[in-house]
Amino acid sequence: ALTGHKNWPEQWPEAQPRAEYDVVIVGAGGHGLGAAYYLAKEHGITNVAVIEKGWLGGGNTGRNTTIIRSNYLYDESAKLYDHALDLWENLSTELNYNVMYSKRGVMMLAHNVHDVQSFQRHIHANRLNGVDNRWLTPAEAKKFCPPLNIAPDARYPVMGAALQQRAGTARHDAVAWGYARAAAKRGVDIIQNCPVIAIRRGPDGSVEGVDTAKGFIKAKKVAVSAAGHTSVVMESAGVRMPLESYPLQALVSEPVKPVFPCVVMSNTVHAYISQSDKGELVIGSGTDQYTSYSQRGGLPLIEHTVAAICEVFPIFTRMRMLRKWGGIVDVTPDRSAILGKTPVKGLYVNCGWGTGGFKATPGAAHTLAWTVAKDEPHPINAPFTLERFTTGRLIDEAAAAAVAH
Ligand SMILES: Cc1cc2nc3c(=O)[nH]c(=O)nc-3n(C[C@H](O)[C@H](O)[C@H](O)COP(=O)(O)OP(=O)(O)OC[C@H]3O[C@@H](n4cnc5c(N)ncnc54)[C@H](O)[C@@H]3O)c2cc1C
Ligand SMILES: CSCC(=O)[O-]
Repeated sequence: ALTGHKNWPEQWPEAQPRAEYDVVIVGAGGHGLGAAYYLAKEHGITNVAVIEKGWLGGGNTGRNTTIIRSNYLYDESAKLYDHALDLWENLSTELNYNVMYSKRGVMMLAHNVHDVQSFQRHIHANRLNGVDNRWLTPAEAKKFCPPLNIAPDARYPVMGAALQQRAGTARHDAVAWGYARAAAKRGVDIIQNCPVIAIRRGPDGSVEGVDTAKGFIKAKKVAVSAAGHTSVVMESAGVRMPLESYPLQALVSEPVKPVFPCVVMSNTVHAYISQSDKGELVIGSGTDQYTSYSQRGGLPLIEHTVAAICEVFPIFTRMRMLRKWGGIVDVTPDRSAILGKTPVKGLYVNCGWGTGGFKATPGAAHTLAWTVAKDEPHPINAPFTLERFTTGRLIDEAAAAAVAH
């Protein structure tokens, strides 16, 4: 039973591993915790353990810049990210935890003819898929976001913008905490500070369980949702993943009064910005350009980012930055996720979300749970196979990824 201070939100018990579970999920990020929740809630599978090497939510789920949108180009992507957006709408009620989902709008800036053509192609494709996205002139973009500099003599003048009004932000920690508490209430064990050292396979090649720092845990089904470390974990099962892991950094300013009403992103100047409910400017850009499992990146990238932000938003030139940090993003060749079965019986994988998997969290979790429960992908995640990198049926979303990586 969950206990705690009467005025304090209930948390989750500190579970210790049992000898065997029906399902083990590697990684207590939003995706892994959410998958455990939906396994219990929608499929009645509660003998589940989520194994986390650090603390739950301490990976990219707790380190991202919280942008949520679904304005991707391909039909498959629109279905996956809009499925997530549909689940975001009611997630606070579903989890009884305020995830602070805010539909403040996400505006993608165009600074050259290529940007204009690319974003207008996205807008037309989105409309065919029922995804809200519309074109704004520079003046309309400035009306929507007053701090925006639309001077024609700017280094990268704004030539227009694509606005997804339904898009926005959420409180990333609360997503992990909400899923963790709701999953634990349904009987899921969340085991923290317990790295999975290897996935163990039996004589017939199928999954037998996982070797962890706290011993072997038997399970016929193992789902890996380890983000930047997926390639390492999957290699222990003899599965080579088409992933590269990079540091992706973010930074926040000192808090100020509400001044920035939406989210603005720019592929060309490689920066994006929003303002948290506490008042900090939340800023990010592209990945460092070297592969690494480090959760920190280089200062040159931060210098480039703040220069880009000051160019597009001169009002922020004298803001002081409080802190910067990084996470490890797992990037596929086509910048789309891998979510489904693997060549190993009983082994499932959810990865490759790169710089953009926070927005997908409820949709990725929901379809991963479906895939594990039914041993078949949901129609929505069916196209996101590992095999597409041998068949060539790629889902190239590099443009929609909206940051350089
Ligand atoms: C700085 C930054 C900004 C970002 N901004 C955005 C954004 O604005 N919008 C957006 O959509 N996406 C964004 N992303 C990407 C997004 O954060 C991720 O794609 C998403 O959170 C991945 O969720 P997850 O649950 O798979 O990963 P994580 O939250 O990283 O969870 C994976 C977990 O697996 C654990 N793990 C790893 N190896 C092992 C092991 N061997 N044993 C046990 N546990 C293990 C890790 O400790 C981690 O807790 C950003 C990422 C970063 C780093
Ligand atoms: C880190 S980029 C954020 C996004 O993908 O919208």
